[in-house]
Amino acid sequence: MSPSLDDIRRAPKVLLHDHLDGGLRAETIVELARETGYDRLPTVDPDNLRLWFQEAADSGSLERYLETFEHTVGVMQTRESLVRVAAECAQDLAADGVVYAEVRYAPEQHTTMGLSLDQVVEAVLEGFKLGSEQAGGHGIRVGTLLTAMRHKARSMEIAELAVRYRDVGVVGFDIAGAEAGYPPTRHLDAFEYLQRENAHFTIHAGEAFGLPSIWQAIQWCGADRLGHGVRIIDDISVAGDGSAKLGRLAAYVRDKRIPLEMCPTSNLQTGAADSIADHPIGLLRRLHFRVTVNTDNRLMSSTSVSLEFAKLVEAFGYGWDDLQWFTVNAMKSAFLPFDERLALINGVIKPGFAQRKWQP
Ligand SMILES: O=c1[nH]cnc2c1ncn2[C@H]1C[C@H](O)[C@@H](CO)O1
Ligand SMILES: [Zn+2]
Repeated sequence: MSPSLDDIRRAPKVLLHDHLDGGLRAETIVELARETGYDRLPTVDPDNLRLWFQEAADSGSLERYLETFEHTVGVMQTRESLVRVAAECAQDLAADGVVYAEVRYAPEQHTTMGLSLDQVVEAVLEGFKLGSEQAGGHGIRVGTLLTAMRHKARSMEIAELAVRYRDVGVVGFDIAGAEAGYPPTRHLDAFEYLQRENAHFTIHAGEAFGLPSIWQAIQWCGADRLGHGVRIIDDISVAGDGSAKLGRLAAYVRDKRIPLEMCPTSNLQTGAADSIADHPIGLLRRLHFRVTVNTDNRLMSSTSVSLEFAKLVEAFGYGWDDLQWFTVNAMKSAFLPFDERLALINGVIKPGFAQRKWQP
């Protein structure tokens, strides 16, 4: 029997790539807009607003997809709103059965009403703590990644912020935003600083731009993981008999077990893939790249980890072993100490999947 959406929801899952400002509840956006005086929402009806985000993000272009964040970032400018959004994020992920999540956002985008970068980080950490304490189910642990916007010039400052808060819930760093024209090497000083500090980072690469972006992220910047990385497929050729030949970069990514934070539905919306069945995740899983499955932006893609899994089950016929493999891959790739990753794999993930597999 293939796993149903309900069964998948009950399995313990791990999420490595989820944007805080891409996962707000529509009702919350409307309420926060009223409370904080934000008057630019396209509609104040939560159902229509939810639909608006989905449709506006469904453009086939990353640049247009990113324009929708104006409204979520617009209502996340006060301490109270950041605490609330982060708390609800932890609750929503826990309700979906996520046991460990790394949620990212760009602190520099939340200072227009006077908050300092430190105040932004502290508000979000407080929200995650509150939301995790209130969450039921398997329980959830949330780590934060601080993102710098790749078209701006504050990456060094944000990298320093990530290091400053590393012992209280910030587990890593990332760069995001429009990819074409903004190569990761623009932020080389930040990445070199993080390496000297023994800190972890991932880089959005190979989503809206191809192999050069992935190559720079890994070989110039030293990324631990790749956000998306779908275009690694451009370095793999598949023969008529299904056998695959890997170019040097694809071989390096696979040999070094570099985790790919894949976000199938998001990729359909930004034009990186045409359908789930055509998504490179099918081939990459078959070739044993270290693939993980993620949401990217739950609001814009109207999705959850469980729903992403369910779509993959439908498109590729995956069973519980595949879903467990993705989950263990994600846990192995988390920016947590090794012993804590192992404890979650052996104490939570494997027993949780065993229960789902053997339940009649
Ligand atoms: O998929 C994405 N690619 C590049 N940038 C993204 C993606 N999803 C969200 N972002 C941007 C918009 C957000 O405001 C920012 C921080 O979360 O990251
Ligand atoms: Zn992303």
